[in-house]
Amino acid sequence: MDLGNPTYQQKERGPLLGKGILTSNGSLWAHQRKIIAPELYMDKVKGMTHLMAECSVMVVKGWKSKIDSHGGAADIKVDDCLRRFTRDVISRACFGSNYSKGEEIFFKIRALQEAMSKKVLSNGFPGMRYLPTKSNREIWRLEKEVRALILKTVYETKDETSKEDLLQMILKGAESSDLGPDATDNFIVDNCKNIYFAGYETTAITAAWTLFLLALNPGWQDKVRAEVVQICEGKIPDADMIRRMKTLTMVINETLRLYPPGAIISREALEDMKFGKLEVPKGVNIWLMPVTLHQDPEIWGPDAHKFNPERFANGVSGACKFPHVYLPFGFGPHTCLGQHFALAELKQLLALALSNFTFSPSPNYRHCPSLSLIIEPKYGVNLIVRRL
Ligand code: HEM
Repeated sequence: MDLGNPTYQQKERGPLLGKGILTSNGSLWAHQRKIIAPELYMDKVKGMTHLMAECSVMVVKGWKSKIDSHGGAADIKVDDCLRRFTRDVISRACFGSNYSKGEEIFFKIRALQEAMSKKVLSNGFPGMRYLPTKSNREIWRLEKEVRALILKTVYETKDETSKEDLLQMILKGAESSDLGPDATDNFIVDNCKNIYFAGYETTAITAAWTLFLLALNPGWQDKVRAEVVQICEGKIPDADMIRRMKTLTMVINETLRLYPPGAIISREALEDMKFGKLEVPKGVNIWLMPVTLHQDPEIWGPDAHKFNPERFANGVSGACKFPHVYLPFGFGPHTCLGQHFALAELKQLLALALSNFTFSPSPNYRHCPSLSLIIEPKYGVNLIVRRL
């Protein structure tokens, strides 16, 4: 099969993300998207609600025991727990019952990311990455271990027909496209890393900002809680209950407007082009910054900087003058493949959290949204959490 140029095999693969869906272009990207997209459609996500619920229950249990051991109210760095939660969800979704191996893999990917970010800071000389320096050797070792672990886990369970986890589905898609053994393995390894990067921190940080904004706006916190309690009637939310949580959806939309985790959306000009009055030569990257578009008073009105979920009462199209500039999940053919997954996960967790606890601001919180790969709270999100 022709994968275009560059092909999966020819193009050099970076250690962190390789040439997975997030980092590829043209026909190689289109091929990967075709295989991965159906696995994250709404009907597939509905089937994952139970695993999201199991992970949410674990967060609630953890917070309850912390609160009880602190005499009724605990100052909790919620983003740490939420990172554990989304890592757990994505491990279960990708690896099914082998999720504990998935967690091990993701710890190593995290270590690889840290090793690489140290290196980026320490030098940027061309060719340095090929020299056997201490940090390069660590990166190479981790890369090898991650690859071996992913492939071992995926192939070990390949013949168990009952397995329907995300990576098994991706493996089947890759195998049926005649990529050849090496390219199939690269496809699996790179996309496993890509899905982890795309889906883990973005969702955890969104959940943390949502709880933070609800802590600052107790009126909205009460409103969402009332909705959740009324819909769930004390049960763990299922896919249908989640779908009916309109106020919670408005709150999440507003959080993603004020704090979109994706700091930059970039597109490369594949040929010389004109963009309005701007000449854009082939090969140039254009960057869009959603956070500036999301807070422009010209587009959102004079309260553009304020938390006001009411603006989303009639959906995104009713919320502003130009709905297409609301870009928390990007736009066009590259739009986020995991948005249904992320929203289901967020609603599941937030619904359970709000029906068990109240959240208020902590004196230990320092407000410092900072720009790394995503926009994240530099000093974390501390909140005072009490049992209801
Ligand atoms: C609140 C959580 C999330 C946010 C805010 C978010 C945001 C984004 C953004 C801004 C993009 C770039 C879109 C573009 O270039 O137009 C993207 C791409 C992507 N996201 Fe997400 N994402 C989230 C969660 C997830 C999850 C949970 C997954 C997987 C389970 C995921 C998988 C992907 C993939 C595979 C792409 C690449 C799509 C492509 O290039 O074709 N995301 N996401």
